[in-house]
Amino acid sequence: MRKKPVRVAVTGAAGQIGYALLFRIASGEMLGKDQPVILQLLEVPADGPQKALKGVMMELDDCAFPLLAGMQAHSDPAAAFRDADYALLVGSRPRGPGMERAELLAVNGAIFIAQGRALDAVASRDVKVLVVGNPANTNAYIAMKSAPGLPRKNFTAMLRLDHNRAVSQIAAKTGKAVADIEKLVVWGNHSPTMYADYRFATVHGESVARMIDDQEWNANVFLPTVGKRGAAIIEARGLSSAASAANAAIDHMRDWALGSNGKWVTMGVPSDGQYGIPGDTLFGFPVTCENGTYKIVEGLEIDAFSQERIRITLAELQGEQDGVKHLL
Ligand SMILES: NC(=O)C1=CN([C@@H]2O[C@H](COP(=O)(O)OP(=O)(O)OC[C@H]3O[C@@H](n4cnc5c(N)ncnc54)[C@H](O)[C@@H]3O)[C@@H](O)[C@H]2O)C=CC1
Ligand SMILES: O=C([O-])CC(=O)C(=O)O
Repeated sequence: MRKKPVRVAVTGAAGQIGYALLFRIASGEMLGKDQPVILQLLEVPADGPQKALKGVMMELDDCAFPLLAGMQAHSDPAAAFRDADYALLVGSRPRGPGMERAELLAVNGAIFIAQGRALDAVASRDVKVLVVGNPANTNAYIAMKSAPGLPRKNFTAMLRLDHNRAVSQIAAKTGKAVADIEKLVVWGNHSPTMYADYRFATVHGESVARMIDDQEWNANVFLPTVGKRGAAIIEARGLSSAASAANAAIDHMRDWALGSNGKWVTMGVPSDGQYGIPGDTLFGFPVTCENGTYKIVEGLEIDAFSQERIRITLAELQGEQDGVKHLL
């Protein structure tokens, strides 16, 4: 029997990530090849983006996706998020020339307060929210704090692109297949301070750290390469990562919804105090997913080098959260 369609809201739907994301959601790559979807698309209430969104919807029509059970264009979050089972918050204000970080946080604060409130008011009580728009962790924190009627665990931020970047770098370094690399994690903030950690990683049970055995490469090549990959893409393409970001969003939601089959993946999720991260901080943690829920992998040993890296990325996140406290 055909499954009942689920409602997937996507913001920033006419942007570059939206263009790389919507077709894959509609083709079943995110929620399964047997799961019909209704796309509820949000763009800013301005002629240009709304017109571009109509064009994207024309193309979605032209794909005749069997799983696409409906599609709506919206300019109001309270309409776009109605009964949403999944919400991918991609749209946000990018940093302009000369814009201070505090200013960026304030502009995005207003967007994510409004969207958090709208989710609280109209979305499914089980809505799974993924924030992609930067600064992703803090935007997710703001949305979570603005939706007191929804469980905190429903709000997540995207660190999967960082995770996938780290996996790919490790595969290249070790000459092993990407698919065989397990137990990697990226701790902290989606920013250059993130801490990509392969101390626990294995390939067919063999330790990756032992295979590489090069702390100099870890500290001076691997970490800066993963941390500054976003900037390197902008430098090369003249635009920020879009297809790889959309791919990471699909990976994040698919694993959350359908399970990670025991594999560790990285998600930005609200802390419950694990690893000394203060409660509610939206932090990149290793998780496993099963039956539509994620669980933080606990009890990992944190050595002195890792503790210092985690301290740095946590301090940055706490600075961002302090910067938006007055808005909440
Ligand atoms: N977490 C991550 O790993 C990554 C995050 N990003 C971030 O994702 C965001 C989107 O990137 P792109 O698609 O390349 O940007 P883009 O500028 O091409 O598209 C963003 C779209 O969002 C729309 N938008 C802005 N405010 C909105 C609002 N309040 N409601 C609905 N729509 C709104 C804009 O009109 C625009 O069409 C950026 O903040 C970017 O920095 C990008 C790559 C990776
Ligand atoms: O760096 C940027 O602006 C886009 C981004 O988040 C990434 O590619 O990781």
